Amino acid sequence: MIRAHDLEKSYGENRVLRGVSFEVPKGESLVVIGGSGTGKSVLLKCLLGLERADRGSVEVAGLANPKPQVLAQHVGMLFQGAALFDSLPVWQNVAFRLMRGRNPLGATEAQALAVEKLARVGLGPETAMLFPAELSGGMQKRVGLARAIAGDPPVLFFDEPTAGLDPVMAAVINALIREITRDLGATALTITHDMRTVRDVADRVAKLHEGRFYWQGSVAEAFATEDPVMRQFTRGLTEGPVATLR
Ligand SMILES: Nc1ncnc2c1ncn2[C@@H]1O[C@H](COP(=O)(O)OP(=O)(O)OP(=O)(O)O)[C@@H](O)[C@H]1O
Repeated sequence: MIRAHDLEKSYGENRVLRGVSFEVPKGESLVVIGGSGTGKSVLLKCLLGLERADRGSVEVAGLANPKPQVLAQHVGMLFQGAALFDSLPVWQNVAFRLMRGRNPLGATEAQALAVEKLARVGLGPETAMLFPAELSGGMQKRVGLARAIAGDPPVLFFDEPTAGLDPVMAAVINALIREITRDLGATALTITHDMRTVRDVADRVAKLHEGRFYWQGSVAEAFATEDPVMRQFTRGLTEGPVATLR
């Protein structure tokens, strides 16, 4: 489960989060949408303990306001740029966390596990020995996904999973995210401004607007609602309640 209660976060005069409260029940996938600069990344950082909220509380995977190092043992995270270590071969990237900590896996076991997880995201065993620089952007995303699921975590976070991918690869990654999240029975939170990701991976949708969850509902409702802020966003309109610079 992922829960936030009354989260507030400001930078100087900039009140980014102004009381964000929500709950993602176990096994559900929530996609948080919002325009550039609305605070999606700040929200994610507060949930991951990478930023300290000024007010409010979070609970992730049964842990209240966890420290990032502790949380990392319980959640999987797919970063926007995949964030792989260039100096490590793919298999070590995938098994990175499992080779450290209290009960670290040995190299042989870790490599076997990495190969299994790579297969799950559609990459053959030959990929395991390659270095990140030898991979396309789409393959790097797949490796990032394999790393996120390496420890079979009960909670998964996805940060702009389709950023920088062509539409076909974006659809492939979205489909993998959906399948894998379901297979694991994981609770998932994704931040994006890609409406395709909303369609492909969400059970529920929340719109971050003016520092709060302005709107929440099902995918079907998100695309059908007559709410002017939602309509403007889901249809990508320049005209609407949210001012745009041109
Ligand atoms: N460390 C920081 N110091 C000061 N201001 C910050 C910091 N981090 C974020 N902000 C501000 O918080 C606001 C929200 O930023 P955030 O990166 O969360 O937006 P976003 O919704 O993720 O946008 P995008 O979709 O463009 O990535 C912005 O006004 C940004 O300038």
